[in-house]
Amino acid sequence: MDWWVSMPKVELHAHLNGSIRDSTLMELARELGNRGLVHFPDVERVILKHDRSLTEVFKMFDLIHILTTDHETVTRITKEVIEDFAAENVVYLELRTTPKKNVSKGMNKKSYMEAVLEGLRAVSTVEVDIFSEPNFDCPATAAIYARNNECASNGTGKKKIYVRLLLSIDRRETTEAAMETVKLALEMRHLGVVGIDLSGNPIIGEWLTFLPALEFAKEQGLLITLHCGEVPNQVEIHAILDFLPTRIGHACCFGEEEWAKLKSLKIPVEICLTSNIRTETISSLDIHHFADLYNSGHPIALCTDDSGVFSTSVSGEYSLASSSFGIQKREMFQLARNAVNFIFAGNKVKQELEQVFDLAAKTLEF
Ligand SMILES: CNc1ncnc2c1ncn2[C@@H]1O[C@H](COP(=O)(O)O)[C@@H](O)[C@H]1O
Ligand SMILES: [Zn+2]
Repeated sequence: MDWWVSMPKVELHAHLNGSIRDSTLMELARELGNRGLVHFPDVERVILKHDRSLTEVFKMFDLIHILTTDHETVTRITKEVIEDFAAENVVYLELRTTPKKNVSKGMNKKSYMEAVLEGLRAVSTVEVDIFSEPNFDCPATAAIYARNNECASNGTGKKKIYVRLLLSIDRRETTEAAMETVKLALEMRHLGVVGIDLSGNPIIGEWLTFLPALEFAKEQGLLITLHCGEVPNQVEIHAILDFLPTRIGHACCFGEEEWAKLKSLKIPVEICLTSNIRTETISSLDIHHFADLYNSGHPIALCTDDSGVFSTSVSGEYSLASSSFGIQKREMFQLARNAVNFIFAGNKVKQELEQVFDLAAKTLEF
C-alpha cells in the first residue's frame, strides 16, 4: 500500500457534492440523459474536464446539483464518499454540505439532511462513529446508537471512521435561509452535526447577510469555520477574522496586515493545495502560503476541499506537500496528527484519535 495511504489522516474540509466519484457522476448523468433531462455528451465533457477556474468550478457545482437532487442520490453519494475517505485511512472526517430545498422532489433542508444521515448508516465497509455522547431522550438517536454499538461489538473487526457533519451556508442565501440552516444544525446536534460553514462562490453575497445567523450559531455553541480570502476582499477578510471563527478555509488572498492578524489570533487554517492551484487562486505551489504558515508553526490542516471535482485525495495532498516543500514523512505524520487538535468533536474523540496515531507511529516505517 502506498505510504501516504497507510498513514492515518484527518480530513476537516470536504464538501459532500465536491467529493463524488467521477464514475457515479457519469452514471447519474447517463440516467438523466436517457430520460431526456440533460444532454449526456455535454455533461460528460464537463465532468471529465479537470482544469477549472474558480468561476467554472461553481458552474460545475450547479451541474452536480442537477444530478444529485433526490433523497436517494444524496444517500448514495454520502455513503460512497465516506467509504472512499475510509479506504484511504482517513480516521476522522468532518463532512460539510449545504442543506437544500427542492420542491419538485419533495425535499426540504431537513429531509436533505435526513438523506445524508441515511447515507452514514448505509456505510458497510467500515464502522462509522457518528456521535460519542448520545442523547437517549431522542428515540431516533438511541436507535442509531444501538445500531452503531452492535456494529462495534459484533466482532467484524472492521476499521472505524469518526464522521461529524458541518452544515454549509451558501453565499447565495438570504439571512433567513442562513438562519434556517443554523436552526437545523441545532436540531441535529445529537446526530453528529457539530458546526457551520460559510461557502459558495466568493464573489457573491455580503458578509453582513450571514452575520446574524453566524452570531446566533456561535451563541448557541456551534463551532464555525468560514471560507476566507479565496478572492481579494480585504474588508471581508478583516470582518471574518474579527468574528473569531474556530477555523478558516483557504486564506489565499491575504496581504501583510491580514497575515499578521491571522497569526496573532492563531486561527487554524484548512489548506487545500490542489484546489487552490486548479482554481488559480494561487498561481503555483512555490508561492503557496503553506510554506510560510508551516515554517512559522501556525496551526494548519491539509485538506482536499473537493476530491471529486479536483481529482485528488487526502493521501495525494500529503504526498504533494511533502514533495513540493521538502518535508520528510515523520514531519508529515506529525502534521496529520496535529490536525486532531483542530477537530470540532469533543475530547473523548480527540483522545481516541491520539491513540490511533500512537499505534500507527509504532508500525509505520519513516
Ligand atoms: C473551490 N472552493 C470552494 N469555495 C467555496 N465554496 C465551495 C468550494 N468548493 C465547494 N464549495 C461549496 O460546496 C458546494 C458543494 O457541496 P455541497 O452541495 O454543499 O455538498 C458548492 O456548491 C459550494 O457552495
Ligand atoms: Zn471549500
